Amino acid sequence: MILQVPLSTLSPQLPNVEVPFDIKTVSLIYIPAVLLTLIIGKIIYLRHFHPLARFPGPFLGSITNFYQAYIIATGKLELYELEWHRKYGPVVRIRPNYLSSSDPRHIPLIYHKDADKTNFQDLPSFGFELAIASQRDHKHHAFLKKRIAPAFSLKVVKESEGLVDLQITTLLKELDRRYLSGTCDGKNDGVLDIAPWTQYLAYDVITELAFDDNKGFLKANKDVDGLIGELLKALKGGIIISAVADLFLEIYNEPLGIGRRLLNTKQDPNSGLGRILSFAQAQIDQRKRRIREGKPVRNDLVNHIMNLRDPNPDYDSKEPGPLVSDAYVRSELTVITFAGSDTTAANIRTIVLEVLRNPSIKAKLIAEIDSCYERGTLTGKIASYDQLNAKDNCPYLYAVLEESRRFRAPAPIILPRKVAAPGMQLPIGNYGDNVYIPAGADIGCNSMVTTRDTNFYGPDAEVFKPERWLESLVGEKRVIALKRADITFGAGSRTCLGKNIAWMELVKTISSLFRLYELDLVPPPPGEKPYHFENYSLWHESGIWIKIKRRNVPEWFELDEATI
Ligand code: HEM
Repeated sequence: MILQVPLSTLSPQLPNVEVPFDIKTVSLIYIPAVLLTLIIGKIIYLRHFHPLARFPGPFLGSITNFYQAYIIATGKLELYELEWHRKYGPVVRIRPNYLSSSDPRHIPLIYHKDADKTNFQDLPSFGFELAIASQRDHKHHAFLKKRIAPAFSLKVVKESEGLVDLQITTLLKELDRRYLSGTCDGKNDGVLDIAPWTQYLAYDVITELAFDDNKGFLKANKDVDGLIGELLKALKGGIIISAVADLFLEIYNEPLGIGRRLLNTKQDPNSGLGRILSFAQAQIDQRKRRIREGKPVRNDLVNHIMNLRDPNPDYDSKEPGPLVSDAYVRSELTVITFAGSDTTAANIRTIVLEVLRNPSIKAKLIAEIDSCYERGTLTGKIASYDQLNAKDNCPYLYAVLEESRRFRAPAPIILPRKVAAPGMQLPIGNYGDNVYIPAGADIGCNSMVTTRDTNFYGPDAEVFKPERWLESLVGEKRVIALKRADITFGAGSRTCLGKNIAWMELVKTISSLFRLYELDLVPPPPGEKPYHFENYSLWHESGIWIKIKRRNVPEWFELDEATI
């Protein structure tokens, strides 16, 4: 088809122009030309007129979110971010509307109590939009946090201490049975990859606490039902998609519902996340049945969450509102499972790996634990939380724990916040200068980056050094400053709810492991792979090959007697 464009009607001097208008020309020339113009226009806008245009950063990051999706997919996110900050300075534009800060001074300014989250967390495919961790709005989040926080209080956590002890006992006995005594598979050389065992422990603890029914990963010495692998796979996909959340959410929310079907967001009960959601629902049903039948139920995390109440719809009524929905309980329990297991497992791995890599640190840690046992300030095969927490009882153990999170944050990503009106000023350099961050921008810090700031941590920021946390060496003021700059458990009003649980599991596991076993790093056995790690917002790690040997300590009598 030929279109006659009568330019002569505009001016008699102009000829009529014939414009080809067939399908082929339209699809090969006009549509690409329009798209190219739109793309070039968008790039010009993003590079020169966007509110963040003046911030430095990687070119591709400034024009498309897909670049960040690609970077996350490499599994080396923190290395790219460190490199960008070395090249471009403390505030870097890593996506069109997203800044990364490497300066620990910015942490309290970005993560203040009224900061809203971004759409990073609310990808609907996960099916847990209702959970506290997914709430963007700080006011709604504050309401939910006040309501749920008592379920995570130290008092409630300590009531679960026996359950945590049982899982740690299982770990210690299984290691002995499988790798030393020769009673299982005849293996007695003490050589093992500790990486999967840290996951089995953390998942058994969390599923025991959150579902009242652990999966028995430790006893089976395997990822039962592929739950851990499936969950990590789902989170890996989720974190890559999160970089293009705007686009994802637009497709998902398009009014015809085609996007929802295309993205297949219905939970598949055979997928990792789907399995946990079904597991959670089964637990809720079982609890309700027991209550109906008048049978006793455990006063634990599940019980606390199931007994929360929504506000009474009759605003003036003094009556308590209805119990929270099953969907809400399911969401919280699911989030707790992934928020609390691989983080804690990664933390245990870092401690084992770094302590064993540094013989002088290992010697100091063991000397402190042994001296506590000799003085009787720690007792039993697994010391009690109160003993481990008593002030000044185990300062070096605590310093090792703090340094392990600084050195290798268990959640090695930026957890972004939305800058509210009228924007904010962030200090830059050492001469009182500020940089203005406009409202509407997303901004955040990756702990794997802020902890490498040599201005704040000194020239040895890259070194694993528990001594930097010892009050007796660096003074109280410095330790307070270090704690203020610590975002490994989150910051502001969003600080980790499971901190007490994680802390209890960590001090108990590390103190008993190093008391009962002599641990050493060894090369991978023939045919086995060496240490490998990738960052998909949680560490995917394998190949921490160690050799264990029983230490000659009396607590073994107790452990040998223990039943699991
Ligand atoms: C070493 C272990 C852990 C680390 C490093 C860790 C880290 C974090 C971080 C960084 C956040 C903030 C998320 C954000 O700002 O979006 C967070 C929040 C959270 N964590 Fe943990 N976590 C750990 C263990 C646990 C455990 C054991 C549980 C549960 C039993 C848990 C439950 C939660 C929950 C429910 C939130 C949401 C809090 C809120 O939105 O107010 N975490 N955690």
